[in-house]
Amino acid sequence: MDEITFAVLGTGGIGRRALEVSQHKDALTPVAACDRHGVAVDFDGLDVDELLAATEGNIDSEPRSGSEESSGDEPRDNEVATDGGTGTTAAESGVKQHGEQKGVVASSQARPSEGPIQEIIDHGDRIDAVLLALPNYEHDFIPRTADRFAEGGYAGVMIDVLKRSRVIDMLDDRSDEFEESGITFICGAGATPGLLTGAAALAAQSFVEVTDVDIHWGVGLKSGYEDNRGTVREDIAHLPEYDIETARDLSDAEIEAIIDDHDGVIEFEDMEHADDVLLERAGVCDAEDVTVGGILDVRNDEKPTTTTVRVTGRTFDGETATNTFQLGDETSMEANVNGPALGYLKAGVRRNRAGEYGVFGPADLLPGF
Ligand SMILES: NC(=O)c1ccc[n+]([C@@H]2O[C@H](COP(=O)([O-])OP(=O)(O)OC[C@H]3O[C@@H](n4cnc5c(N)ncnc54)[C@H](O)[C@@H]3O)[C@@H](O)[C@H]2O)c1
Repeated sequence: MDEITFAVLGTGGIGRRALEVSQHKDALTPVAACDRHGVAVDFDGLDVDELLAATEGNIDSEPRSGSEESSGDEPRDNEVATDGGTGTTAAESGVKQHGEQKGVVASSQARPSEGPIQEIIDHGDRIDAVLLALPNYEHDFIPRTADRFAEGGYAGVMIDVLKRSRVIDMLDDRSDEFEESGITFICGAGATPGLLTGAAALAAQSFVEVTDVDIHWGVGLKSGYEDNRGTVREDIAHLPEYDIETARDLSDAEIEAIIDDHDGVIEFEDMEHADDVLLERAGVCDAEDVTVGGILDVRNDEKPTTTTVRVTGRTFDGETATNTFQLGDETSMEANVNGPALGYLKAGVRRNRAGEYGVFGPADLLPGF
């Protein structure tokens, strides 16, 4: 495959690892990366080792203080980040941080920017694919960021690792806009949704009717906890007592208290994960037949349960069976999000180069019905 240049929006827990994993994939050259505070662009290829070393233990993952991005205006690139609205700094609340500048600007390749995403849009003609590793505290943040790329004349691949079902509809609503722009948008392409959605779509091929898809994940995040506070916060939003707004407004201390209350192990049931709508739109089964749950242990690296996908259905010759797919317990969340995300990115580039534009989910890139 010809060389692919790509940009990463968001250099938090996921974005940093995406840059690292890209070094193990053929033909991928990271040429731009940004976070809320700054941007690094180098068309000879970013020095990933330098960027990772400079941002080690120094990521910017506080939620935004306000909700101005939900006002319907253009998403703002730069907003004041506070610690869950409490006004405490990350250092005060115990988040690892070093150096004068936090986040990507700690890298010698990056510089502060008032409009980091806009700078990447402005270079869009030299970027084949854009991976959005951005938070999801406003459901329309990723769709509106995509609008900005379309309006800025971008024609390439955009790919996200978002989790929430309702965002897929917002992206589908933009299908015509993407087709006109020449954008191939791959949505929900991390682990779940993403890798596990793809596994379910493949397992479903044995059946003529799929009655039930059950996804149950296990994540052990002791050593990865500092880097993945953004993901943990978003996971807490899936607990029945919280939603995306209340989780965004929690201070780090409140999050620690929730974790303490659960002795470090939080169990989730019936999560709003987009595996359901992504399987339905690919014709695999009805969204209501898909359930997603999981267990997160932030005090152990060992997974609290084996991540398992069970697809139950009826074969053409009348048998009922369950096909099961399991992840190896040694595979980390970061490996299971970023390997697939970059793999789907490459699949998206093939489609884009063949002139196929619009919105695709992970199951659309696998055998179909
Ligand atoms: N599908 C999956 O399996 C899966 C798994 C884990 C995480 N995720 C998702 O990945 C996303 C990223 O997670 P994370 O842990 O890396 O979060 P994080 O909080 O660590 O990082 C977010 C990054 O986005 C940047 N950012 C925020 N607002 C920005 C703006 N306006 N302009 C530019 N950059 C901005 C931040 O500065 C930070 O670098 C989350 O939405 C999470 O739900 C998906």
